[in-house]
Amino acid sequence: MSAKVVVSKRRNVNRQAIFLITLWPFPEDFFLSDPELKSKVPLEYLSHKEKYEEAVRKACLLFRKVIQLQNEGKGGMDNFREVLGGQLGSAILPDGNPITLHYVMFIPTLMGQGTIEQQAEWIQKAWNCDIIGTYAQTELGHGTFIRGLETVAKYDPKTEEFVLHSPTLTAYKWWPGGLGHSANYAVVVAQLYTQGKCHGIHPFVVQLRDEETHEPLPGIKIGEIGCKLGMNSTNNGYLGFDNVRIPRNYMLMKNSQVLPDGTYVKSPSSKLTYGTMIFVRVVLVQDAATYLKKASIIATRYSAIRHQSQIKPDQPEPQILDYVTQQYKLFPNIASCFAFQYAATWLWDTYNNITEELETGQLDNLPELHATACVLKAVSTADAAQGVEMLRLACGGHGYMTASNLPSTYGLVTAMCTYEGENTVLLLQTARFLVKMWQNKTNVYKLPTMKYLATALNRATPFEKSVEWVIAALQKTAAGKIDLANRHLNERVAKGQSYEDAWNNTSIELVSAAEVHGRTIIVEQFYNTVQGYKSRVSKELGTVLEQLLQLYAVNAALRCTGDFLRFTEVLGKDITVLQTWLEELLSQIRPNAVGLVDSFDMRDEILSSALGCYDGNVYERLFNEAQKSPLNAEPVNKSYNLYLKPFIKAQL
Ligand SMILES: CCCCCCC/C=C/C(=O)SCCNC(=O)CCNC(=O)[C@H](O)C(C)(C)COP(=O)(O)OP(=O)(O)OC[C@H]1O[C@@H](n2cnc3c(N)ncnc32)[C@H](O)[C@@H]1OP(=O)(O)O
Ligand SMILES: Cc1cc2nc3c(=O)[nH]c(=O)nc-3n(C[C@H](O)[C@H](O)[C@H](O)COP(=O)(O)OP(=O)(O)OC[C@H]3O[C@@H](n4cnc5c(N)ncnc54)[C@H](O)[C@@H]3O)c2cc1C
Repeated sequence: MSAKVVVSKRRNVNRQAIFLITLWPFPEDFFLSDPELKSKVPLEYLSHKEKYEEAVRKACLLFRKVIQLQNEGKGGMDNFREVLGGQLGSAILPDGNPITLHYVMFIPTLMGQGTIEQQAEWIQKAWNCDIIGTYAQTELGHGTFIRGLETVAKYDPKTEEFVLHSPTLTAYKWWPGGLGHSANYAVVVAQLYTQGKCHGIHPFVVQLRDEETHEPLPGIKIGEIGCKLGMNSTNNGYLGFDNVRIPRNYMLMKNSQVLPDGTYVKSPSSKLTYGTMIFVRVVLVQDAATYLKKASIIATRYSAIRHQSQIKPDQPEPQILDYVTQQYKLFPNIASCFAFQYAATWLWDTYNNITEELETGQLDNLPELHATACVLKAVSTADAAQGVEMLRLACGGHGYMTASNLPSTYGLVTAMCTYEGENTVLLLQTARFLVKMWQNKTNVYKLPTMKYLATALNRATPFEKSVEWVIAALQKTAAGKIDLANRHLNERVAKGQSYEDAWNNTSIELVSAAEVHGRTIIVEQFYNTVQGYKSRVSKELGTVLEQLLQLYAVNAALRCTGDFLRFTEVLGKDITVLQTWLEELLSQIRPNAVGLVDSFDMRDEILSSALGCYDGNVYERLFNEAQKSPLNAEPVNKSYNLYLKPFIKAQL
């Protein structure tokens, strides 16, 4: 990954706003210049079935090109990351990629849960796309509570096979991407039974369709789940088993095993089964940043083009970018793009370091990684979804146009709040670990993301207008909220509630405490990154990065004013200082706003937006897009003579 310097020479930027961002040396042109990767007809005018068929066509061409690059020695995983991610991937397949799960979950699960022998058996086939897989865990009746999954895999020692069965309709797998008509294999998560005992959920490789004809195999009931809010070409499917037999070695046995005679060999930790979910949650923080960048570029450029109303009666209509309320909608989201990008980079490095430890059997850091992946996925996706919607609203009616690409971007980003662990559920997972650390602080100083819990509660944090104060105040607030929630837990238990009931009755506080903890991590990573850059970039860039950091921090503080007043020494007058600080920052960032979003370096073909185009010709593009509506192919639609005319005549 080589750093590239992107120079944006827009007029209203301090001459050169040089934003040092690390760009993958990724050959975008190789994909974007391929006419076969462009749709002849805008997707919004295709049927549900046509959308899927067009997506499969493009997805196959896309991955064929990636494999070609790989065979030519021009990049590897980075290229897959680009075509699967929220930038190029969602530009070429805005309604979702029906093969994503093959790369994002099927192959990673084979690698993470398969023995060396199983990896040798399956991974080359998967990389060659001799087989196409998905990850089938969620069922019609269960998504969150995976210990409650109903699909069963019963071991038959006589034939050394597992028999997979869906005992109820709610046991049908429901949601897996690509499952409907694309994948011919799946990792299926099922309750393992052997020698009459249930050993909980385990991953199994199951062939779903004939590798030649693609016909569903005997005992496999499979199809697509239907239209959704968005991602309608992801081919999310359903899957039911009617006593389907698979060989014993189709159980992925890296962590636990079933021997030929049916003996069950326990995993060193049941948590290792959950590994794939951590990986995707880590990846999703980057995608949250990417989707928010896309919407920020569109809305900020449009706000520089759109003139509306008057600030002063005797002056021409200003750019809407000059309204402070518009700046308040745009600029904190731009700052969040940087915050989530830096958090994603740090989390990715942390994940890779701890995954290497797991390979050596060292599990110590897994709980903190799980808790951190949960909270950063939850906070970044929720903020990104809220931010994209805010940016759409900031564009008025034209933000509601499909041609703006904001509705589609919202459909993609909001789904992230649900999949890979619904956000509330994940925040509660983080709260579970925070409370555990709070109740036994002896080792908390060993945890990079939580060591502040050891001292924050009793540390004086007199107000000052600085990012350092915001971080200290967030830490003190998080510690205060965890402490209070823990006390309420204990009070409820003391009054006779079970711990589980006490936990449920305290869960609103617990979710809130986890969220503040997450924001603490994000601000701190942003701060550390900017400190690291300052000595390496121009004075102008350092100033702009500092402004963005301050804006992100003060906005995070203003979201917490109630809790700051409860848990820190801050006073009402200090909140007024924060508000004024925010307004000063909006004004300071205004001259660089367009340069900042230009630094995200997303081409028009990636933005796919009539509002976000680099040349600013918004109105011509909107009008040209309207001509693509099939309704405009003829001046009078047939419904006039069929329905409207008779209706009108009947009223006369
Ligand atoms: C380009 C990107 C495209 C992405 C496309 C993605 C498409 C979407 C795919 C999917 O959605 S796949 C399905 C995702 N489903 C989920 O994430 C399910 C969410 N639910 C869970 O993870 C678990 O049910 C739970 C909520 C964590 C509860 O787990 P459990 O029932 O086991 O109970 P607990 O007692 O809470 O946990 C037990 C123990 O295990 C630890 N733990 C839980 N999860 C993990 C994990 N992933 N990794 C490590 N450890 C984990 C938990 O902390 C507990 O530990 P202790 O406190 O007992 O020590
Ligand atoms: C676009 C998309 C793609 C997906 N792709 C896949 C895939 O490829 N493979 C796959 O296996 N799954 C996939 N999923 C399924 C996804 O993982 C589940 O939707 C998710 O785990 C939530 O489970 P659920 O939908 O059953 O909601 P439930 O678990 O029923 O939860 C519903 C609501 O109940 C509340 N709730 C549930 N449990 C708790 C709790 N413990 N505490 C507090 N509140 C709670 C929350 O408000 C939650 O939103 C996908 C989902 C979507 C939307």
